[in-house]
Amino acid sequence: MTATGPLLRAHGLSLGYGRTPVVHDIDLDVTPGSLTVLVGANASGKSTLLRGLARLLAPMSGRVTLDGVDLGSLSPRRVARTVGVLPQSPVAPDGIRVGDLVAHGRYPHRSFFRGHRSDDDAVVAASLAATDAGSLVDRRVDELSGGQRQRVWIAMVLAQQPEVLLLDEPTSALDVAHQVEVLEVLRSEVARGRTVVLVLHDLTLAARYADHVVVLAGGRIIARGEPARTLTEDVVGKAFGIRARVLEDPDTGRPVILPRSRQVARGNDPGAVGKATLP
Ligand SMILES: Nc1ncnc2c1ncn2[C@@H]1O[C@H](COP(=O)(O)OP(=O)(O)OP(=O)(O)O)[C@@H](O)[C@H]1O
Repeated sequence: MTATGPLLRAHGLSLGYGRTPVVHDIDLDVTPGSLTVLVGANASGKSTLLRGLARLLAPMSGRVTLDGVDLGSLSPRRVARTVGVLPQSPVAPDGIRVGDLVAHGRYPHRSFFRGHRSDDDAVVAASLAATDAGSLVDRRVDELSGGQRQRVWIAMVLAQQPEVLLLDEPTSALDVAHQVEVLEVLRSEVARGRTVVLVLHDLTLAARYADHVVVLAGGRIIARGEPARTLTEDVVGKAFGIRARVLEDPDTGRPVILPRSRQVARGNDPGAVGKATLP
């Protein structure tokens, strides 16, 4: 693993909507050249944290820095060249075709002196191929299936060639083959020195592909680190209010998380571990 990319760092970061904080006092270093997965129950603050790291949401307190410089002080073009973001439910312009949407990913690289170039087309084609979406290039985005659309959006972020990719549930609509394919593509981006942060709900996939897992509950980080040390039965219980068995994948040594039964107390209170269980 290389460690040459920019360092994205949250310092005492609190985020929220209106006056209501939902993410509290987060300190987080995103290791350059690594893949970090944010996991946690619904409404635990994963998307909000990702938005804060992407400058889509201004801090209520604390700050986010890129190589030591406050993200808020950087130009939008500098941020767009460095950080690529895929929100949970992106909206495409009406009637846009796949090739044109993915080509939007190239805009941060253009300037008055550097218009469209043939290598932009090559990057767009390679990005579509990486997500198995090459055959969709002339289709309208609004006529695609949910999974096809999600792959096209991932291709757009790949075409941006950012050093840091922030992706909110990029595999939520994908069949299992395409989930693995997209996660392999993201691992190959990491092998090239890029930094990836994504939100995933599938804990076993998170454990298999992540270098670091960050577990959120109630807007706070309750555990972080390499998957085997982090996704323990205790942590999964605290975060999700379930009893789970954690086994070891004999091939990879990575954890495999098997949900067993729901506990009554649930994870948005980070101190809560359920006692009563449902049958
Ligand atoms: N635009 C918004 N305005 C007001 N409150 C919001 C907004 N977006 C999220 N929230 C609230 O912030 C809290 C955290 O939401 P967030 O989307 O960050 O959670 P999440 O962990 O990503 O959840 P999920 O797994 O359901 O996607 C929730 O209580 C949610 O209702």
